[in-house]
Amino acid sequence: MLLYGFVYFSYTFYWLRSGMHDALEFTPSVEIKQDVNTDLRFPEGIKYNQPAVSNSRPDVTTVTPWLAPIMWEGTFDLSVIDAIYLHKNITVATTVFALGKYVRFLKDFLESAEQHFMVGYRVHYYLFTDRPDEVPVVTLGPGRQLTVIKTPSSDRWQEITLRRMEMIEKLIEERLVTEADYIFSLDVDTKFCGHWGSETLADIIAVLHPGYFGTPQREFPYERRPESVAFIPPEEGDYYYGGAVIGGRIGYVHKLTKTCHAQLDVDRANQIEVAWQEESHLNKYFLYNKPSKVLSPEYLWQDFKEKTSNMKVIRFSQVIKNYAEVRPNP
Ligand SMILES: CC(=O)N[C@H]1[C@@H](OP(=O)(O)OP(=O)(O)OC[C@H]2O[C@@H](n3ccc(=O)[nH]c3=O)[C@H](O)[C@@H]2O)O[C@H](CO)[C@H](O)[C@@H]1O
Ligand SMILES: [Mn+2]
Repeated sequence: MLLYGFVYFSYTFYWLRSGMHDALEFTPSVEIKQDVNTDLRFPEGIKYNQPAVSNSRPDVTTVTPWLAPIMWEGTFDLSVIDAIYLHKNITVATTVFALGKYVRFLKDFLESAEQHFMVGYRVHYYLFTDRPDEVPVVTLGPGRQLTVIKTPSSDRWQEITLRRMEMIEKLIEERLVTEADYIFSLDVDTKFCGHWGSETLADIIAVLHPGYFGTPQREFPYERRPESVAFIPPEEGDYYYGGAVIGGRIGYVHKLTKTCHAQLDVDRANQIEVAWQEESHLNKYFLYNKPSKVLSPEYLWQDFKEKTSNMKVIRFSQVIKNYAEVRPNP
């Protein structure tokens, strides 16, 4: 049991640059000990509805071309998933950054997370902030805890958002390898408004950005300059993923953050700042490292958007903010 969930980091780092738009590659990826976390052991004696043999959501795609499920309300039976995961005794690390004036979003974020996010599971929030005195006191449910990590801010919001990759990478190396099994990294200018639970657990998850669901790939706001490592040509790309949600098992997310961090460094050395900071690199990463589960826009909505008919439930949504007022620079 000591080795339960233990992650070995054994990276060899090399370049794969046959063309300008190849992403950096780390190989072999993190070696993860196969353990009780990944089997789908189901306890005896639990009754549930017989699985349907027709698609319960004909209005939306519920599976990617590489056969990863796309999570929509009505496609899963939570009682079945919880029966599998509740007895595994897992810890879910949740990183959130609240630098500068973004501390104001913490109260709603944390209070709503306590109501809706991974309820029944052990959750450990790791809160990065330069203003520990302004962290609100929020009563946490049983088995849930919060660690404040004092972090210097920056006078550029672009720097704050992209540096999350490096900070998550380090946090995983220094603490999460022994403290957690899964991790989610979430934007703080958000609120939970519906259930978000064990159905989101997977090796590596990505979320469909609500602004580009159904958009032709050539119109995705990918980085389009070939000089950038994040470059994606107009005829490539599966979906446009949002940078506000990343998650998965510790080792997989470590590989993701380490790769994106390295790619951001290469661009920086070449004096290129990509269109959407770490989100552009994340999209490049997922083009060549497909997510094993994809969250529908139910898991990342935007308050200003009119609810569409395929949205049976909104679970997590970006609140309306005055960009000029909350960010340190335009
Ligand atoms: C919905 C969505 O997918 N949002 C993404 C989008 O814009 P957003 O407008 O959502 O970016 P944002 O201003 O919310 O910044 C991302 C996150 O960085 C942190 N932060 C940012 C600025 C600051 O002064 N203090 C601070 O703490 C905070 O946790 C915030 O939630 O593009 C960004 C990169 O350009 C990120 O990829 C966001 O995740
Ligand atoms: Mn945001």
